[in-house]
Amino acid sequence: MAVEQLSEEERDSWLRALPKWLSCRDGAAIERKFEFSDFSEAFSFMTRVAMIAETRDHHPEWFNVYNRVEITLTTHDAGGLSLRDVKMARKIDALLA
Ligand SMILES: C[C@H](O)[C@H](O)[C@H]1CNC2=NC(N)=NC(=O)C2=N1
Repeated sequence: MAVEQLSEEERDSWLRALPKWLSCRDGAAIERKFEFSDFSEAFSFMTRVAMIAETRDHHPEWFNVYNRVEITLTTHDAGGLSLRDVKMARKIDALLA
């Protein structure tokens, strides 16, 4: 599916509204690190993220060790950051609000 990459200006302006997400991979992705009280909390969060990912057909790159989860969002079909990543980041943030 063709998805538009965000321009630098669009990216900067969207990221201002997502202060917990950091730009990485030369602007092609965003990442956020999470820490939970234990593995059960971390994995429960990951399960909820996985359900959102399936619903949206947009999947995170992630890493988990015990109570830590690191999520990187990028749009493979666009070869960089797209609005799909921004929307996904918002959904993930809302899980913890
Ligand atoms: C065929 C399927 O719709 C695509 O491969 C979807 C699946 N999940 C995806 N996830 C992410 N992060 N980027 C994509 O481009 C993407 N594409």
